[in-house]
Amino acid sequence: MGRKADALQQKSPAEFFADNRNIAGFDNPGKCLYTTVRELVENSLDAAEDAGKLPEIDITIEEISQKRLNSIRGISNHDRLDEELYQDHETDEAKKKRLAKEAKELEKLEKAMTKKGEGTAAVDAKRKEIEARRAAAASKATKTFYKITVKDNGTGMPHEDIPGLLGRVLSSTKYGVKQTRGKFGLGAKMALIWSKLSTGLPIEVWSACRKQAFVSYYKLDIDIHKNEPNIHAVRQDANLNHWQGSELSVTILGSWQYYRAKVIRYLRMIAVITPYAQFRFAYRAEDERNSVHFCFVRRTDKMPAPPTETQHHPASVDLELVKRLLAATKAPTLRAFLTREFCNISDVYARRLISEMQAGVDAGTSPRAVSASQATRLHQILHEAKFADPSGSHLSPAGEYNLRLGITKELHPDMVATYQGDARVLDGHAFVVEAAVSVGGRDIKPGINVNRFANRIPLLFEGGSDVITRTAAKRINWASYKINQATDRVGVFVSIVSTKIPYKGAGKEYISDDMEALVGAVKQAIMHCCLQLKSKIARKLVAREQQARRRNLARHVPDAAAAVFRVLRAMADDDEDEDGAMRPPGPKRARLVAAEDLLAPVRRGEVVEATLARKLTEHVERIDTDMGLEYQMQLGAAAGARVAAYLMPRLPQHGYGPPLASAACILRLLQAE
Ligand SMILES: Nc1ncnc2c1ncn2[C@@H]1O[C@H](COP(=O)(O)OP(=O)(O)OP(=O)(O)O)[C@@H](O)[C@H]1O
Repeated sequence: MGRKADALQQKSPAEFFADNRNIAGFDNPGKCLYTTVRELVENSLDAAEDAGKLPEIDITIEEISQKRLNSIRGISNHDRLDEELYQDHETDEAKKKRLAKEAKELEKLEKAMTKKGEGTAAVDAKRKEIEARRAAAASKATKTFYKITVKDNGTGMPHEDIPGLLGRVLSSTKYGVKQTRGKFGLGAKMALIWSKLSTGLPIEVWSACRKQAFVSYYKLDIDIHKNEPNIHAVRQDANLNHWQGSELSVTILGSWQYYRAKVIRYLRMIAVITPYAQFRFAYRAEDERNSVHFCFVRRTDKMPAPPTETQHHPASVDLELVKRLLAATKAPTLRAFLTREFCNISDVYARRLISEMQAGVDAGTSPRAVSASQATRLHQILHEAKFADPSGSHLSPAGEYNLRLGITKELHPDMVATYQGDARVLDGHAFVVEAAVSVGGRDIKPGINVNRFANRIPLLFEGGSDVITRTAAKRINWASYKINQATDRVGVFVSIVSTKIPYKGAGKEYISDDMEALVGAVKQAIMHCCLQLKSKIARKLVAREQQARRRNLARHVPDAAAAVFRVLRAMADDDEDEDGAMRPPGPKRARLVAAEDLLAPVRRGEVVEATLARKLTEHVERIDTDMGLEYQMQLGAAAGARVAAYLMPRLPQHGYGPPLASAACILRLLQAE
């Protein structure tokens, strides 16, 4: 008899996430490759920062063909017996049609090129495109697998905790109220689940904690049904090099071809937000010619102060959490419970809250003796009473210095402005928004290019719905900052850090746009950067106009000099009679008295056309410099282009004279107040 359709069933968390992989960013093979790299790299960064070390992270993706995977798994490779069974099989008819179509495409292009008299580069490009199309069609049927290995110099994992941490979905050391990249206890396990589903190969782990005499080695996978680790091999090897850190290696089905650009962009962006980390990346293809390796070099030793764990803010707790905290606390009394488990509750305030509860408890009541209804009342009072906002001192933003450095090192922009906002609060969790806006630079398209970061990880997907993208696109009047949002190459970098980032979904791909406090903070941060850029851009525009004007005037100098010289020459000739003697001045010539001084040198050959051209050029340049200086003076005084420098007068009688002006700057000494 078949099972009733609506019979009660239960799923383990591992089963749930195996069935709904897209929730965690494991949508298709390409995305799985990207998310696996991302999850492992973020764990490594968290671990290195936790250990207080400048992160050193090695990432390797090794291409493994189906054939090689089969031999790793001990499955023999089979030759095809029935070609027609396979997805990549092409009937003779279809093949004929395709070849004819391709030949036609090439012929058409060749004809067009010969007509234009151009070379064969475009034809070669087309030929390559056809070959790539064919290879892509073939690779749809022949799957490619990848061994992803990430090694770090982080805290390492205690030997006996490794199976639980990596083989049980929803297990983490990061569930506390602390700013960390990881939060859900899911990422590494999703990679493991995907490897189990796609290749069946277990994960391999090497790890050593500080001063540990051995290196732990585990080969494990996950029992998806039970949500339990399944250990294939375990041992402890001597730690001869005193190594500290972790190395995880997982083999999955993926698609480098389609997600190559995303993986590289991710690494580039993570290098921007963590310029104090070093990332070495290698892609090892089966065909060595397709291998890639590069390194994002560390640019600073200045690591942001590490985030610290804080207590729950009273406004952030739900009823279940209140009950859980009451059950788990070591505090002997309700008063101590409130002051220890929550931030911003002083001893006096705790007593006042307990009296206000009017629920048959007092300051000395044991938390374990608090009944369900008393806990409900406590939860109610915590949400009704006033509390100071969390300070944000436990957070660790990248810092304007790091942000600027990261952007400068990776993108080389023409100008960049940064800003870090004050801590604000969302649902009882403090958050800080920092931003940078750059103009120009390497590999930047015209328009507004938004780069999003949350708890110092880049977010590359679902940008359209994200608070940062939408704010940059809709809530900033770029033109008012002299930025042309269609043609200028603008980079917008916004980083949000918090003990709880309000991600939409466990894939940590975007932050929704419906939280007023967040929208306000993001908008303010971007606007602050734009304001700093505005005066720089205005100065640049003026300089550009000046240059154009100078170029325009200079273009006319030869013609003007020739024309003026012709007139002078004619006047000089006119003044002499046939014998070379001077004629008396007539009324017509009286009007040109200003030119009279020049006639004699012209006659003597001391002033020639080139002399006039040189003088005109000098004049154009002088006028231009004067105007530029005058503008800089006005701008300096009005728009804050001044830089304060403090000089001690040598003696009291040394005064502060008029400004010293040069073509490059104006130096004006002012008496400090
Ligand atoms: N490279 C590593 N070094 C040290 N500990 C690690 C490393 N990788 C994973 N861990 C430990 O394993 C735990 C589980 O990692 P996992 O990626 O599954 O979840 P998470 O990082 O806690 O959260 P999220 O799912 O949000 O990424 C981590 O909390 C951490 O304690």
